[in-house]
Amino acid sequence: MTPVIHTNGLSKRYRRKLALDDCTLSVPAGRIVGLVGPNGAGKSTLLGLVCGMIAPTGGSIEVLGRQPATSAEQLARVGFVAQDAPVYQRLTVAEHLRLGARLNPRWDNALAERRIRQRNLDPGQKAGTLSGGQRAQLALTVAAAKRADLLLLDEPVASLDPLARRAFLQDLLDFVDELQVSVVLSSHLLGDLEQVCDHLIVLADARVQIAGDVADLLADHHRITGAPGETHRLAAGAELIHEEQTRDESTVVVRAGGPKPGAEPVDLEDLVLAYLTRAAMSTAGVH
Ligand SMILES: Nc1ncnc2c1ncn2[C@@H]1O[C@H](COP(=O)(O)OP(=O)(O)OP(=O)(O)O)[C@@H](O)[C@H]1O
Repeated sequence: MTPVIHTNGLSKRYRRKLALDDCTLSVPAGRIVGLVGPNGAGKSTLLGLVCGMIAPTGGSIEVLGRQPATSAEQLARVGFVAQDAPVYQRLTVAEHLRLGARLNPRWDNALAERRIRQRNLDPGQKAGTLSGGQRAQLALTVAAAKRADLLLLDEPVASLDPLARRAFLQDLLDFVDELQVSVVLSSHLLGDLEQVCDHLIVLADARVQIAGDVADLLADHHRITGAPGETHRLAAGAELIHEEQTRDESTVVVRAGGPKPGAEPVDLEDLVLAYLTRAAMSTAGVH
């Protein structure tokens, strides 16, 4: 099956700033992908390259088997909700749907109207007066009704309170199930990603630190705790990702093919933090 995103040595340079460097990825269809990384890691740049708003300065990218944004058909297959769920302030909710219908050849008006009803959005209300959560719901509705095959969401829940966030993510899961769409979701909120994502891309310093299906990544990584020195012996043959030491205890996160003696499982948050810390220490020159 054609990967939804396939990149090879993909790079983007803005004048002197390398925002994405030598990024090689293959995202299978049907995944909900969590795209994580610190501020300035290159997440929005990668999403911009995927939807074709940004042109690469190196390497190659294919989205749904084609170059991004090279035809009207290709544009219709990718939905993008930019950071802070932008909406047209002066247009009402209903006018957003009418505009969506005019601009999108695959527009599903029944779906859009059903979602607006289910979310209790007032069709006559101007989008500029909606709450942050309602605005996010409207933006997601417009993106869903486009009936895209790939949906890109750039920090869609950043401004939402915990309850609104949970509702938004549940809603996302429901309609991904209904529409069989692939999703890439960028977020700093690891707990939220753990709730919905089955594929992970960790970016730091413009580079992919780790990427893959969450189940495989969790099976491949372990935590070993012991006396300083002992953990390294137990981890022999495995790739050391990160080590934390107190005076009498050391904890290492390792990547190893098979189980290691005394190893415990890691969760998604441990895994992401281990890679982000390793990248931050490498940038700071700490080894
Ligand atoms: N148009 C631009 N011109 C110059 N530099 C840019 C431009 N857009 C992004 N950058 C730089 O590229 C790097 C990556 O930015 P990007 O917005 O992709 O990061 P991000 O991971 O989405 O960050 P955040 O989590 O803060 O939104 C940053 O250093 C940023 O300052």
